[in-house]
Amino acid sequence: MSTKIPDHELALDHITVRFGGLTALDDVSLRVPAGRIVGVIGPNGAGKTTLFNVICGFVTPTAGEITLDGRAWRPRPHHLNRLGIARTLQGVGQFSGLTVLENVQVGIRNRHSRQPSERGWRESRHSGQPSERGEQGDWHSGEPSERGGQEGRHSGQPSEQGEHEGRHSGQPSRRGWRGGREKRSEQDALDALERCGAAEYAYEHPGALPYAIRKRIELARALASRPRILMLDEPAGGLDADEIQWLAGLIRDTDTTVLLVEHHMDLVMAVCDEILVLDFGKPIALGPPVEISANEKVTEAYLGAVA
Ligand SMILES: Nc1ncnc2c1ncn2[C@@H]1O[C@H](COP(=O)(O)OP(=O)(O)OP(=O)(O)O)[C@@H](O)[C@H]1O
Repeated sequence: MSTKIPDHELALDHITVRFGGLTALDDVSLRVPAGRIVGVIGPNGAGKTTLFNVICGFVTPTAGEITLDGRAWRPRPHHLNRLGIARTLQGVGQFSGLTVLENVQVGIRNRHSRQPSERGWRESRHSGQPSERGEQGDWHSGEPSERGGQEGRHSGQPSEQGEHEGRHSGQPSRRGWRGGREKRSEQDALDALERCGAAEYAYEHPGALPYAIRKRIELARALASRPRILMLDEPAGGLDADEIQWLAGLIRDTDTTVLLVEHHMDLVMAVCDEILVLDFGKPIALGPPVEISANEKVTEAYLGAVA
């Protein structure tokens, strides 16, 4: 068996997406190496969100291939969390009926259920072969506990009851295990909120909070799942200069692979290792920030967009 670690964590090869007569992506290829921060920029309508939607499985490409860890991959939205891929939304798609903490916990539930598969995945990464078994195994064995989840949800506190049951029998009961898991998920959610500067809002409802705080919550939700690939869709939208500076630090400090779609050029140039520029669905430049900012085609595309 080969011990070669794949060169690229995520790769898109010759991706084309057509919506009827409109070509939203036209032969786009991109390598996203593990641990790198890769930006995708371009004027409005260039195809950035479509590219994210392809990686998330919301849009099926008309042509082209996607590989994850060197192996052909067909993305499906409901598998992303288990595969360690998290995405923030352009807006702030939070559940208004849940508290901030509960919203962040939603991002965690599948992580706790993916432990067996995660191990399978990591082992397979080292062997250069993603483990299909691991990927599917947790689907059957590790479903998040709705019951355990709800126990915590109603009270805003993790269930103590489950843990007591486990203690009396001398064996952690299934409910006790769930209660413990719920507690861990609450602590992980609080940690993520703390990291994003939003822990003080944990027990409030997101609908009542300022937009900039909700953006932080959205980030916390994605980070709480401890993704290996973090996809940020316009995370700086609606933030002021100080908040954007804070965001740049946070992105740089993540130890994950990051894919960033963003209009705020200062942020993109400050954090990205490499940038792909799209214009009308076509890739017009790919390279480090210093090259991209000096690229005439890129300047023309942006000038054309504002003309
Ligand atoms: N589901 C769809 N059906 C038809 N056309 C679509 C669909 N999704 C996107 N498009 C079109 O594809 C093109 C690329 O859109 P996309 O949203 O990917 O661009 P973008 O670069 O993300 O733009 P923005 O910066 O404004 O968010 C646009 O012309 C858009 O109208």
